[in-house]
Amino acid sequence: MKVIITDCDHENIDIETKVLNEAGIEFELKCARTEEEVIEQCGGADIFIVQYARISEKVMEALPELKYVVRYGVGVDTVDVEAAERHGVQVGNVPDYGMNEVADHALAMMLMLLRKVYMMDRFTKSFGWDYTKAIPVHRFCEQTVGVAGMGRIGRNFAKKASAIGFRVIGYDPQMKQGDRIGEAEIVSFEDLVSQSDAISLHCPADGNRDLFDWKVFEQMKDSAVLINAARGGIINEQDLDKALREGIIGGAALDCMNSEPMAPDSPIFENENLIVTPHMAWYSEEAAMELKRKVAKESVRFAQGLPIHYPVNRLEGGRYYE
Ligand SMILES: NC(=O)C1=CN([C@@H]2O[C@H](COP(=O)(O)OP(=O)(O)OC[C@H]3O[C@@H](n4cnc5c(N)ncnc54)[C@H](O)[C@@H]3O)[C@@H](O)[C@H]2O)C=CC1
Ligand SMILES: O=C(O)C(=O)COP(=O)(O)O
Repeated sequence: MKVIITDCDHENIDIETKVLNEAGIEFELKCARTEEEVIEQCGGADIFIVQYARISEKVMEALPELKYVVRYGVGVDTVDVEAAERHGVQVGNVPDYGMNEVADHALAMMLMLLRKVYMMDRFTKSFGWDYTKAIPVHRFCEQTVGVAGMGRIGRNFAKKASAIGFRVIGYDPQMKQGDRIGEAEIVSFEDLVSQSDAISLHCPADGNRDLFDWKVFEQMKDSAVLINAARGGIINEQDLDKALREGIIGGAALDCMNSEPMAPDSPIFENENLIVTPHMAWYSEEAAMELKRKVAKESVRFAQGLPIHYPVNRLEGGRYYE
Protein backbone atom coordinates (compact mmCIF):
# COMPACT_ATOMS: atom_id res chain seq x y z
CA MET A 1 0.00 0.00 0.00
CA LYS A 2 1.09 3.57 -0.64
CA VAL A 3 0.83 6.43 1.84
CA ILE A 4 0.62 10.14 0.99
CA ILE A 5 1.06 12.80 3.64
CA THR A 6 -1.19 15.35 1.97
CA ASP A 7 -0.02 18.31 4.05
CA CYS A 8 2.00 18.86 7.18
CA ASP A 9 2.72 22.07 9.08
CA HIS A 10 5.24 20.50 11.39
CA GLU A 11 8.87 21.35 10.92
CA ASN A 12 9.98 17.96 9.72
CA ILE A 13 8.65 14.48 9.06
CA ASP A 14 11.60 12.51 10.51
CA ILE A 15 9.39 10.48 12.82
CA GLU A 16 6.88 9.58 10.10
CA THR A 17 9.77 8.74 7.74
CA LYS A 18 11.40 6.43 10.28
CA VAL A 19 8.20 4.54 11.15
CA LEU A 20 7.07 4.12 7.52
CA ASN A 21 10.55 3.24 6.25
CA GLU A 22 11.04 0.62 8.96
CA ALA A 23 7.78 -1.00 7.87
CA GLY A 24 8.90 -0.84 4.22
CA ILE A 25 5.93 1.33 3.23
CA GLU A 26 6.26 3.66 0.27
CA PHE A 27 5.20 7.23 1.00
CA GLU A 28 5.32 10.76 -0.37
CA LEU A 29 4.91 14.19 1.18
CA LYS A 30 2.72 16.71 -0.69
CA CYS A 31 1.55 20.20 0.03
CA ALA A 32 -2.15 19.89 -0.87
CA ARG A 33 -4.90 21.59 1.12
CA THR A 34 -7.86 22.33 -1.15
CA GLU A 35 -10.02 19.65 -2.80
CA GLU A 36 -8.50 20.52 -6.16
CA GLU A 37 -4.92 20.32 -4.87
CA VAL A 38 -5.61 16.95 -3.24
CA ILE A 39 -7.19 15.56 -6.41
CA GLU A 40 -4.36 16.90 -8.59
CA GLN A 41 -1.42 15.93 -6.40
CA CYS A 42 -2.47 12.94 -4.32
CA GLY A 43 -3.70 10.29 -6.73
CA GLY A 44 -2.57 6.68 -6.39
CA ALA A 45 -2.50 6.46 -2.59
CA ASP A 46 -4.34 3.93 -0.45
CA ILE A 47 -3.74 5.90 2.72
CA PHE A 48 -3.75 9.63 3.41
CA ILE A 49 -2.18 11.20 6.46
CA VAL A 50 -3.85 14.64 6.57
CA GLN A 51 -3.53 17.78 8.58
CA TYR A 52 -5.73 20.51 7.12
CA ALA A 53 -6.36 19.03 3.64
CA ARG A 54 -10.04 18.91 2.75
CA ILE A 55 -11.12 15.34 2.08
CA SER A 56 -14.60 15.79 0.64
CA GLU A 57 -16.91 13.47 -1.24
CA LYS A 58 -15.55 14.96 -4.48
CA VAL A 59 -12.05 13.87 -3.47
CA MET A 60 -13.25 10.35 -2.65
CA GLU A 61 -15.06 10.11 -5.99
CA ALA A 62 -11.98 11.30 -7.87
CA LEU A 63 -9.58 9.01 -5.97
CA PRO A 64 -11.40 5.65 -5.63
CA GLU A 65 -8.21 3.83 -4.53
CA LEU A 66 -8.28 5.73 -1.22
CA LYS A 67 -9.02 3.37 1.70
CA TYR A 68 -7.96 5.09 4.90
CA VAL A 69 -7.62 8.72 6.01
CA VAL A 70 -5.92 9.38 9.33
CA ARG A 71 -5.73 12.88 10.76
CA TYR A 72 -2.90 14.53 12.63
CA GLY A 73 -5.18 15.46 15.55
CA VAL A 74 -8.45 14.85 17.36
CA GLY A 75 -10.97 16.86 15.30
CA VAL A 76 -11.80 15.48 11.85
CA ASP A 77 -13.69 18.60 10.75
CA THR A 78 -11.93 18.70 7.36
CA VAL A 79 -12.95 15.14 6.44
CA ASP A 80 -16.47 14.29 5.26
CA VAL A 81 -16.95 11.29 7.53
CA GLU A 82 -20.44 10.45 6.26
CA ALA A 83 -19.27 10.44 2.66
CA ALA A 84 -16.33 8.27 3.72
CA GLU A 85 -18.78 5.72 5.04
CA ARG A 86 -20.61 5.67 1.70
CA HIS A 87 -17.34 5.29 -0.19
CA GLY A 88 -15.94 2.61 2.10
CA VAL A 89 -13.16 4.86 3.34
CA GLN A 90 -12.00 4.30 6.91
CA VAL A 91 -11.38 7.53 8.84
CA GLY A 92 -9.11 7.67 11.88
CA ASN A 93 -7.68 10.23 14.26
CA VAL A 94 -5.40 10.38 17.30
CA PRO A 95 -7.71 11.15 20.22
CA ASP A 96 -5.17 10.87 23.03
CA TYR A 97 -2.01 12.73 22.05
CA GLY A 98 -2.58 16.11 23.71
CA MET A 99 -5.17 15.68 26.44
CA ASN A 100 -2.89 17.19 29.05
CA GLU A 101 -1.76 20.01 26.83
CA VAL A 102 -5.29 21.18 25.93
CA ALA A 103 -6.44 20.96 29.55
CA ASP A 104 -3.32 22.82 30.71
CA HIS A 105 -3.73 25.53 28.09
CA ALA A 106 -7.41 26.05 28.93
CA LEU A 107 -6.50 26.17 32.60
CA ALA A 108 -3.66 28.64 31.98
CA MET A 109 -6.00 30.96 30.08
CA MET A 110 -8.68 30.64 32.74
CA LEU A 111 -6.26 31.47 35.56
CA MET A 112 -4.91 34.46 33.63
CA LEU A 113 -8.45 35.77 33.25
CA LEU A 114 -9.56 35.12 36.81
CA ARG A 115 -6.37 36.61 38.31
CA LYS A 116 -6.47 39.41 35.67
CA VAL A 117 -2.84 38.65 34.81
CA TYR A 118 -3.34 39.59 31.15
CA MET A 119 -4.74 42.98 32.05
CA MET A 120 -2.21 43.82 34.77
CA ASP A 121 0.67 42.71 32.56
CA ARG A 122 -0.31 45.26 29.91
CA PHE A 123 -0.99 47.98 32.45
CA THR A 124 2.21 47.46 34.44
CA LYS A 125 4.40 47.33 31.34
CA SER A 126 3.02 50.71 30.36
CA PHE A 127 4.42 51.94 33.73
CA GLY A 128 1.18 51.74 35.64
CA TRP A 129 1.51 50.47 39.22
CA ASP A 130 -1.96 49.94 40.64
CA TYR A 131 -3.44 46.59 41.53
CA THR A 132 -6.84 48.13 42.13
CA LYS A 133 -7.35 48.09 38.34
CA ALA A 134 -7.71 44.30 38.74
CA ILE A 135 -10.53 44.53 41.27
CA PRO A 136 -12.45 42.35 41.88
CA VAL A 137 -10.42 39.15 42.04
CA HIS A 138 -11.91 36.27 44.04
CA ARG A 139 -10.51 33.34 45.99
CA PHE A 140 -10.36 30.26 43.74
CA CYS A 141 -11.66 27.84 46.39
CA GLU A 142 -14.87 29.87 46.59
CA GLN A 143 -15.47 29.79 42.84
CA THR A 144 -17.20 27.34 40.51
CA VAL A 145 -15.79 26.16 37.21
CA GLY A 146 -18.14 24.70 34.60
CA VAL A 147 -16.94 22.20 32.02
CA ALA A 148 -19.04 21.88 28.85
CA GLY A 149 -18.14 18.50 27.37
CA MET A 150 -16.92 15.88 29.83
CA GLY A 151 -14.99 13.72 27.34
CA ARG A 152 -11.28 12.98 27.44
CA ILE A 153 -10.09 16.58 27.62
CA GLY A 154 -12.98 17.93 29.71
CA ARG A 155 -12.43 15.30 32.41
CA ASN A 156 -8.73 16.04 32.47
CA PHE A 157 -9.44 19.76 32.79
CA ALA A 158 -11.95 19.07 35.59
CA LYS A 159 -9.33 17.10 37.52
CA LYS A 160 -6.76 19.88 37.25
CA ALA A 161 -9.25 22.63 38.15
CA SER A 162 -10.41 20.63 41.16
CA ALA A 163 -6.80 20.12 42.31
CA ILE A 164 -6.41 23.90 42.41
CA GLY A 165 -9.44 24.12 44.69
CA PHE A 166 -12.33 25.13 42.43
CA ARG A 167 -15.73 23.50 42.79
CA VAL A 168 -16.24 21.79 39.43
CA ILE A 169 -19.53 21.12 37.66
CA GLY A 170 -19.96 19.60 34.23
CA TYR A 171 -22.55 19.33 31.49
CA ASP A 172 -22.56 16.64 28.83
CA PRO A 173 -25.67 15.44 26.96
CA GLN A 174 -24.42 11.87 27.31
CA MET A 175 -24.29 12.06 31.10
CA LYS A 176 -26.94 12.03 33.79
CA GLN A 177 -27.57 15.02 36.05
CA GLY A 178 -26.58 14.35 39.64
CA ASP A 179 -23.88 11.80 38.70
CA ARG A 180 -20.28 12.44 39.62
CA ILE A 181 -17.80 11.98 36.79
CA GLY A 182 -14.31 12.19 38.23
CA GLU A 183 -14.08 15.49 40.03
CA ALA A 184 -17.22 17.03 38.53
CA GLU A 185 -20.85 16.94 39.46
CA ILE A 186 -23.02 16.66 36.34
CA VAL A 187 -25.65 19.41 36.12
CA SER A 188 -28.07 20.74 33.49
CA PHE A 189 -26.82 23.12 30.81
CA GLU A 190 -28.82 25.94 32.43
CA ASP A 191 -27.21 25.34 35.83
CA LEU A 192 -23.75 25.15 34.31
CA VAL A 193 -24.30 28.48 32.60
CA SER A 194 -25.81 30.33 35.55
CA GLN A 195 -23.66 28.93 38.39
CA SER A 196 -20.18 29.05 36.88
CA ASP A 197 -17.56 31.73 37.47
CA ALA A 198 -15.63 30.27 34.54
CA ILE A 199 -16.83 27.98 31.76
CA SER A 200 -14.42 25.94 29.66
CA LEU A 201 -15.63 24.38 26.42
CA HIS A 202 -14.52 20.84 25.58
CA CYS A 203 -17.22 19.62 23.20
CA PRO A 204 -16.98 19.02 19.43
CA ALA A 205 -18.10 21.60 16.86
CA ASP A 206 -20.35 19.10 15.14
CA GLY A 207 -23.94 19.75 16.27
CA ASN A 208 -22.90 22.60 18.56
CA ARG A 209 -22.80 25.60 16.26
CA ASP A 210 -23.49 28.80 18.26
CA LEU A 211 -24.06 26.81 21.46
CA PHE A 212 -22.90 29.94 23.28
CA ASP A 213 -24.80 32.89 21.88
CA TRP A 214 -26.39 36.06 23.22
CA LYS A 215 -29.20 34.20 25.01
CA VAL A 216 -26.65 32.08 26.89
CA PHE A 217 -24.37 35.03 27.66
CA GLU A 218 -27.35 36.76 29.28
CA GLN A 219 -27.75 33.79 31.63
CA MET A 220 -24.08 33.87 32.71
CA LYS A 221 -22.80 35.83 35.71
CA ASP A 222 -21.58 39.22 34.58
CA SER A 223 -18.17 38.45 36.09
CA ALA A 224 -17.91 34.98 34.49
CA VAL A 225 -15.23 34.14 31.96
CA LEU A 226 -15.54 31.82 28.95
CA ILE A 227 -12.69 29.69 27.59
CA ASN A 228 -12.72 27.99 24.19
CA ALA A 229 -9.93 25.54 23.39
CA ALA A 230 -12.35 23.24 21.53
CA ARG A 231 -13.44 24.61 18.16
CA GLY A 232 -14.45 27.94 16.63
CA GLY A 233 -18.14 28.04 15.75
CA ILE A 234 -19.27 26.77 19.17
CA ILE A 235 -19.30 30.42 20.25
CA ASN A 236 -21.15 33.05 18.24
CA GLU A 237 -18.30 35.56 17.95
CA GLN A 238 -20.46 38.55 17.09
CA ASP A 239 -22.54 37.96 20.20
CA LEU A 240 -19.38 37.42 22.25
CA ASP A 241 -17.96 40.72 21.04
CA LYS A 242 -21.14 42.49 22.13
CA ALA A 243 -21.23 40.65 25.47
CA LEU A 244 -17.63 41.66 26.22
CA ARG A 245 -18.17 45.28 25.22
CA GLU A 246 -21.37 45.61 27.25
CA GLY A 247 -20.03 43.81 30.34
CA ILE A 248 -22.60 41.02 30.02
CA ILE A 249 -19.74 38.62 30.84
CA GLY A 250 -16.38 39.28 32.47
CA GLY A 251 -13.91 38.04 29.87
CA ALA A 252 -13.05 35.36 27.36
CA ALA A 253 -10.11 33.37 26.07
CA LEU A 254 -10.12 31.86 22.60
CA ASP A 255 -7.64 29.35 21.27
CA CYS A 256 -10.07 28.45 18.49
CA MET A 257 -11.93 30.87 16.27
CA ASN A 258 -14.46 30.84 13.45
CA SER A 259 -11.84 31.85 10.97
CA GLU A 260 -8.27 30.63 11.46
CA PRO A 261 -6.10 32.63 11.04
CA MET A 262 -8.58 35.21 12.29
CA ALA A 263 -10.05 37.93 10.12
CA PRO A 264 -7.65 40.88 10.57
CA ASP A 265 -10.45 43.45 10.72
CA SER A 266 -12.59 41.67 13.31
CA PRO A 267 -13.63 44.15 16.02
CA ILE A 268 -13.63 41.44 18.70
CA PHE A 269 -9.87 41.84 19.18
CA GLU A 270 -10.34 45.39 20.46
CA ASN A 271 -11.72 43.97 23.71
CA GLU A 272 -9.24 44.32 26.57
CA ASN A 273 -10.84 41.43 28.43
CA LEU A 274 -10.16 38.96 25.63
CA ILE A 275 -7.13 36.66 25.37
CA VAL A 276 -6.36 34.87 22.10
CA THR A 277 -3.88 32.17 21.13
CA PRO A 278 -3.37 30.64 17.66
CA HIS A 279 -5.01 27.19 18.01
CA MET A 280 -2.03 25.93 19.95
CA ALA A 281 -3.65 24.30 22.98
CA TRP A 282 -2.64 20.87 21.69
CA TYR A 283 0.98 21.78 21.31
CA SER A 284 4.03 20.73 23.25
CA GLU A 285 7.14 19.19 21.73
CA GLU A 286 6.19 15.90 23.36
CA ALA A 287 2.59 15.97 22.07
CA ALA A 288 3.77 16.79 18.54
CA MET A 289 6.16 13.81 18.57
CA GLU A 290 3.49 11.50 19.97
CA LEU A 291 1.04 12.66 17.29
CA LYS A 292 3.49 12.05 14.46
CA ARG A 293 4.46 8.64 15.77
CA LYS A 294 0.84 7.60 16.23
CA VAL A 295 -0.43 8.65 12.78
CA ALA A 296 2.47 6.83 11.16
CA LYS A 297 1.94 3.71 13.27
CA GLU A 298 -1.78 3.67 12.56
CA SER A 299 -1.00 3.87 8.83
CA VAL A 300 1.39 0.96 9.14
CA ARG A 301 -1.21 -1.13 10.99
CA PHE A 302 -3.82 -0.39 8.32
CA ALA A 303 -1.37 -1.17 5.52
CA GLN A 304 -0.44 -4.46 7.15
CA GLY A 305 -4.10 -5.46 7.60
CA LEU A 306 -3.93 -5.14 11.39
CA PRO A 307 -6.73 -3.55 13.44
CA ILE A 308 -6.36 0.20 13.91
CA HIS A 309 -6.62 1.73 17.38
CA TYR A 310 -8.62 4.86 16.61
CA PRO A 311 -11.51 4.46 14.14
CA VAL A 312 -13.74 7.50 13.71
CA ASN A 313 -16.31 5.72 11.53
CA ARG A 314 -17.27 2.08 11.72
CA LEU A 315 -17.30 0.39 8.36
CA GLU A 316 -18.85 -2.98 7.96
CA GLY A 317 -16.07 -5.53 7.98
CA GLY A 318 -13.62 -2.89 9.29
CA ARG A 319 -10.96 -4.03 11.72
CA TYR A 320 -10.72 -2.23 15.02
CA TYR A 321 -8.69 -2.64 18.11
CA GLU A 322 -11.14 -2.60 21.04
N1 LIG B 1 -7.43 23.55 20.65
C1 LIG B 1 -6.78 22.44 20.38
O1 LIG B 1 -5.58 22.47 20.10
C2 LIG B 1 -7.49 21.13 20.43
C3 LIG B 1 -8.85 21.04 20.42
N2 LIG B 1 -9.47 19.83 20.49
C4 LIG B 1 -10.92 19.82 20.51
O2 LIG B 1 -11.37 19.54 21.83
C5 LIG B 1 -12.69 19.00 21.79
C6 LIG B 1 -12.87 17.89 22.80
O3 LIG B 1 -11.99 16.83 22.53
P1 LIG B 1 -12.10 15.45 23.33
O4 LIG B 1 -12.26 15.69 24.77
O5 LIG B 1 -10.96 14.62 22.88
O6 LIG B 1 -13.44 14.86 22.74
P2 LIG B 1 -14.36 13.71 23.35
O7 LIG B 1 -15.09 13.13 22.20
O8 LIG B 1 -13.59 12.79 24.24
O9 LIG B 1 -15.40 14.51 24.27
C7 LIG B 1 -16.32 15.43 23.78
C8 LIG B 1 -17.52 15.39 24.71
O10 LIG B 1 -18.37 16.49 24.38
C9 LIG B 1 -19.70 16.05 24.63
N3 LIG B 1 -20.65 16.97 24.01
C10 LIG B 1 -21.19 16.94 22.77
N4 LIG B 1 -22.05 17.96 22.61
C11 LIG B 1 -22.05 18.66 23.77
C12 LIG B 1 -22.74 19.81 24.24
N5 LIG B 1 -23.63 20.46 23.48
N6 LIG B 1 -22.49 20.25 25.49
C13 LIG B 1 -21.63 19.60 26.30
N7 LIG B 1 -20.96 18.49 25.92
C14 LIG B 1 -21.16 18.03 24.67
C15 LIG B 1 -19.73 14.63 24.10
O11 LIG B 1 -20.82 13.91 24.64
C16 LIG B 1 -18.38 14.11 24.59
O12 LIG B 1 -18.48 13.48 25.85
C17 LIG B 1 -12.90 18.62 20.32
O13 LIG B 1 -13.68 19.61 19.70
C18 LIG B 1 -11.52 18.66 19.72
O14 LIG B 1 -11.54 18.90 18.35
C19 LIG B 1 -8.77 18.67 20.60
C20 LIG B 1 -7.40 18.69 20.59
C21 LIG B 1 -6.65 19.92 20.45
O1 LIG C 1 -6.16 17.80 17.46
C1 LIG C 1 -6.99 18.67 17.24
O2 LIG C 1 -8.20 18.46 17.03
C2 LIG C 1 -6.56 20.06 17.24
O3 LIG C 1 -7.37 20.94 17.40
C3 LIG C 1 -5.14 20.34 17.04
O4 LIG C 1 -5.02 21.41 16.20
P1 LIG C 1 -5.32 21.28 14.65
O5 LIG C 1 -6.69 20.68 14.49
O6 LIG C 1 -4.27 20.39 14.11
O7 LIG C 1 -5.24 22.69 14.19
